[in-house]
Amino acid sequence: MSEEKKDALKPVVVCGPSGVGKGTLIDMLMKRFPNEQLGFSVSHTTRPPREGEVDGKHYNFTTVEQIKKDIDAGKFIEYAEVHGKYYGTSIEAVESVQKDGKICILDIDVQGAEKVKKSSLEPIYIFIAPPSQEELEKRLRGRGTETEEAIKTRLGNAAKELEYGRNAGNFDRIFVNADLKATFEDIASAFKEWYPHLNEVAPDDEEKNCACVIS
Ligand SMILES: Nc1ncnc2c1ncn2[C@@H]1O[C@H](COP(=O)(O)OP(=O)(O)OP(=O)(O)O)[C@@H](O)[C@H]1O
Repeated sequence: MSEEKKDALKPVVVCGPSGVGKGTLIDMLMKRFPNEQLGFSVSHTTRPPREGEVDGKHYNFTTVEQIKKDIDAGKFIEYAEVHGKYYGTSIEAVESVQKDGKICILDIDVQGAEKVKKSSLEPIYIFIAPPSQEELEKRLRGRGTETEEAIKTRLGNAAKELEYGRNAGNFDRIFVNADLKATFEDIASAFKEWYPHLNEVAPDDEEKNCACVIS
């Protein structure tokens, strides 16, 4: 891929504490810039494929031996071992989205972002911050997906993550997600500035098409 094309399609690392609204904002971006202009990388896993799952599409299926080798060789941006099965995102998987002409969105934590910095990827780094710790706690509780213990762990991690996020130079842009609609419009404007080629759906059509997006 030419340097020019690579630059025009830099991946975007979206970072921020759990519950701050990353997933919500990414969903909204996908609707504003539709038709696979933005994409996600295909994760690797060592668990066996389920019926209908296609290698390279749903997951890149691999073995424990191979993934361990690849992790040691620094080929992974992030990985986790869950009940003896590995899951992870490889640098190559992200680059392959870029090669397909899409902007790859990486929703990762601070540790993941630090790893990306050591890799050959040259993404745009954005950090989503909550307006306050209290509001973050409210959102995490309001989502109703976590146990009390998980909420406490996430809030504990959030303090460190926020410190890292606010540190000058760690991110290209910081967005404080107070009002969801306003934050989203700020991010969408930044995308248009970074990627002038993107085709967007008018906000009115977006709301007509998907009343579910904006709560
Ligand atoms: N600006 C906002 N104002 C109020 N609520 C919001 C705002 N942004 C997001 N939310 C709500 O906060 C909750 C957490 O958002 P979301 O799941 O997108 O967070 P996340 O950063 O992706 O979390 P995780 O990293 O745990 O996946 C959701 O219920 C979402 O609807």
